[in-house]
Amino acid sequence: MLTQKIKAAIVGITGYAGLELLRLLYSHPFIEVAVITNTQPDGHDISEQFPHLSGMYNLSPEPFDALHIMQKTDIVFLATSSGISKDIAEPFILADFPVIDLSGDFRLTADDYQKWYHKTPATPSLLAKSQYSLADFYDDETTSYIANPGCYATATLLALAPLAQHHLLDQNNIVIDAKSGLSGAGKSLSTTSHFVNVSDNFTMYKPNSHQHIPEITQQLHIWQPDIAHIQFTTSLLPINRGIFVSAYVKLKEPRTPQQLQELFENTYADKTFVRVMPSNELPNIKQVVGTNFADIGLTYNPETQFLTIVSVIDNMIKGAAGQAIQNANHFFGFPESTGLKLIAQYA
Ligand SMILES: NC(=O)C1=CN([C@@H]2O[C@H](COP(=O)(O)OP(=O)(O)OC[C@H]3O[C@@H](n4cnc5c(N)ncnc54)[C@H](OP(=O)(O)O)[C@@H]3O)[C@@H](O)[C@H]2O)C=CC1
Ligand SMILES: CC(=O)N[C@@H](CCC(=O)OP(=O)(O)O)C(=O)O
Repeated sequence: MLTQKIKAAIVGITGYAGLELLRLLYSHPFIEVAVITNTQPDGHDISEQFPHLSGMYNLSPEPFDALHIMQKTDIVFLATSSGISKDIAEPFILADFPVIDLSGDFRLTADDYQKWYHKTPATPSLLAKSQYSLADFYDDETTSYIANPGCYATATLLALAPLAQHHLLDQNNIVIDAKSGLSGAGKSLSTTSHFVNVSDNFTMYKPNSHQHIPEITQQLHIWQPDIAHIQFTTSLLPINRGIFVSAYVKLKEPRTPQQLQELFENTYADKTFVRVMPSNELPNIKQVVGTNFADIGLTYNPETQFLTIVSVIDNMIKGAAGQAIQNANHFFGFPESTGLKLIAQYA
């Protein structure tokens, strides 16, 4: 039994993911938040800027200082915009200090990062120290730097894992139609994320150019080496939270709907946070919002021979802060559901 809690730092506390980490870690029995940082600390308690935190914490954002974080805490969550952690991670990596990076900076090869994020990548020696970790398939890590998966990538990979791991996907027929609530875009306002453009509307964006395409392809390729491409689009749902992924795939070898259902059920039988729906039932977003669950359902069309897989998650929890805590739980050897036993609000 731990006599003292693990101390955590959150960098990027003023963003949606940082605030979600702070909210979830409040209930974690073994991890407590000791340091929070933002770019413009004013010395005031965090609750002055975010009144929903009144009376919950006694913390003020500090300027980012890697040495201070390493002296005061045991793990750091980097909840920073893309393009930041690649520049601030070095001291942690050199000291082998535990990091869970929620951004996309350490998920890809240098070439892919440059191509899809249009930014200068971290140096190869730093990239080599990071480990991409889809938490439900956590492998005993050999590194302290964990690249937490992206939100769309999480929902998509969990939808395809049972098939790819058994080399069953027809590599030329993997079509993903993914939709996200607006909190996935972070707090910065843009024309496309303006209320008037999102409310009562539905828009596809970044067709064939979304930065999660290489992340998904890279992991699918590890599971099923002949996969090199996916067809992937993203759209904005006029809701705050939630991702709904529809995957349309063909199989290399015929399988009955019952065999497919069993394959999914067997793959996820011991995975706390992935729930497979009963045969021919498909999940909806509301059943997972506010939780760390990914709910998955499938339906097969014998005429077109397309299998449709629906996967839903809360982008802020399973797609970001919740999965980050799940990864931290694995890292420290806590039961993976510690601090994450959440039930959807539903109504
Ligand atoms: N929102 C989501 O659903 C998901 C987000 N993610 C990833 O998590 C990360 C955070 O996302 P999200 O919270 O939505 O983003 P936000 O835009 O809401 O917040 C970004 C945070 O990064 C901080 N930041 C920006 N520039 C710097 C800098 N130069 N140095 C230090 N901190 C900086 C901001 O601080 P300040 O306020 O002081 O500017 C802010 O706290 C991103 O990389 C995102 O891609 C991943 C999966 C899902
Ligand atoms: C709705 C919305 O805009 N979502 C964001 C998700 C961004 C994200 O999570 O970024 P990284 O994983 O690349 O860090 C997007 O589509 O770009």
